[in-house]
Amino acid sequence: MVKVAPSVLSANFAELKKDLDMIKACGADWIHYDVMDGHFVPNISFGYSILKDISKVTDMYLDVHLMISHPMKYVDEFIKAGASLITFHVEAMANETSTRELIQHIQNQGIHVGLSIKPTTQVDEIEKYLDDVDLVLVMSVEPGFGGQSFQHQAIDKIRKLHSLKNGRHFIIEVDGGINAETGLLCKEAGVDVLVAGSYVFQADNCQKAIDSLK
Ligand SMILES: O=C(CO)[C@H](O)[C@H](O)COP(=O)(O)O
Repeated sequence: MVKVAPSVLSANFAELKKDLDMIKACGADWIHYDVMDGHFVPNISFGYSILKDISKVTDMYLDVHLMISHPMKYVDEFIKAGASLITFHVEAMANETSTRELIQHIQNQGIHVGLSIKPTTQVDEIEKYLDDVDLVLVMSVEPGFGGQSFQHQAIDKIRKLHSLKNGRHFIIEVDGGINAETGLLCKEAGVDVLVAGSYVFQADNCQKAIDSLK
């Protein structure tokens, strides 16, 4: 069954603990934590100090998505703050050597590592890393803001990644504009984890929303 990872970007930060408890009770599998730096993406969200506080009040798997330039510079802070998985963007890296170094660096700390692609980046560009990562995150919106519409080219990318699994251990996650309808298309294409922000946090009944994704 597909996992559901609500994005705390859409939570009410004045009631964060309450919202985290609510999504857990509603059947969420992971917490998706979107880090934005105002440089790699045109928005600023939150950093590692809030992650540290979250990790103290939840036992859920913390899926950290770094939408930042120079991820190597900050990654250790997110690991210390309790990340279970750190996903960074291939587009933020200067070259293959630095990408491989960062994958290795994260794995050496004993946590999972993911690689993400923006809507304009093709799967071919990350194929060489697929033996080494635990997760590939397909962005189905231009990263930066919640509440955008799903971009359908993500479906072909998921299908292609699924066909490239071939005994490799990585799983596929999709993020942006996910609801019951787009989530179903992604599941049919072979996705393993659905990230959903507004669909879960703005639902009248978050359990129904999560059940509809599963
Ligand atoms: O990474 C993101 C934006 O960069 C968000 O996680 C994503 O957009 C989820 O929000 P929604 O489900 O409302 O589209």
